[in-house]
Amino acid sequence: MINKLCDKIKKTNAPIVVGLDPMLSYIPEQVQKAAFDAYGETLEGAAEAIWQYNKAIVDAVHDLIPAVKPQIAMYEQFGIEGLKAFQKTVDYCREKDLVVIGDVKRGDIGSTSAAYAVGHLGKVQVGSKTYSAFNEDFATVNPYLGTDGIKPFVDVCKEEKKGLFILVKTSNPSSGEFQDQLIDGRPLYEHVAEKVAAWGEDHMGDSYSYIGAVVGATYPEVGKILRKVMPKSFILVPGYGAQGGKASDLVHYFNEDGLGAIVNSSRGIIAAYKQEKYAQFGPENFADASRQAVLDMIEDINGALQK
Ligand SMILES: O=C(O)c1cc(=O)[nH]c(=O)n1[C@@H]1O[C@H](COP(=O)(O)O)[C@@H](O)[C@H]1O
Repeated sequence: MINKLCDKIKKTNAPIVVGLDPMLSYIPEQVQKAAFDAYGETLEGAAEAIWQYNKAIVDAVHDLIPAVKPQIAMYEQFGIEGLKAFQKTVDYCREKDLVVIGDVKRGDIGSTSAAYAVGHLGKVQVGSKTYSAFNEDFATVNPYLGTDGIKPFVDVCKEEKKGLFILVKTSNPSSGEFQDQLIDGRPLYEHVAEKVAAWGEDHMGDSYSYIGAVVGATYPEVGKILRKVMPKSFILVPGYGAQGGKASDLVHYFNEDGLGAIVNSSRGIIAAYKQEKYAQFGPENFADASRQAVLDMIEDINGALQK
């Protein structure tokens, strides 16, 4: 999958990922109304609205991008119906040949991590049969429980040729509370980054490891340092756009081969029609607004990389 991700980035010339984080408040009235007319103002109605919204956006942007990142919390808040919409979204994006990064941020003790890994990336055994339940290509993982929480994910990834993005330095304002604490004179995120590089060494693709890292766009100085600590790890970079990360800040997250990082934008793309810049599209053409926002994001990032 890491090779597919690299190939797709080269083909699309777009080192970006569209975050499918569908809040009901982003979904245009007409999409909500159609879903509520069919299923009522119920969890099922909400899930239908999410699914129709995602499908329209994916249809509008899939040829421009290598990957999507559905964030499971946005679906899980609607219970089982929401999770069904998550599954439908994952399946649809895979049909469209997009790489799917399941933003599930899991991490637990060994046996529990193994179950999460099987459910999201692997195959679960039922009697004599096996099933891929959610079947994403990558998952985001929290490394705070240490090697025995991560190893079951790495084992499943090796079997399935799938990958991880492990939280190293997150984009949120208080990420430094723990992640920046100095241990032996170096911030905790550097220690975690060294582990990510080591975990990745025995699961390599052609040029990059299947074991990547998450480093927020909002801490560009940290990104510059961590790029060197994990030269073979792909970096998933959230925080561009809505959280304030700028393209010019992201140049050092990339390697000299032009690869090594993939920049996420969620609200900035899926709710583009709500921005003044894209107001001319109107809520009825929300998916066209998303397409234009993707084109603008690609131009912005590639422009910064070429400078
Ligand atoms: O793992 C992530 O994707 C993630 C890590 C991080 O440090 N910061 C962060 O914002 N994210 C996710 O990236 C997305 C950011 O969304 P926008 O701010 O709307 O672009 C959300 O799905 C977050 O959960």
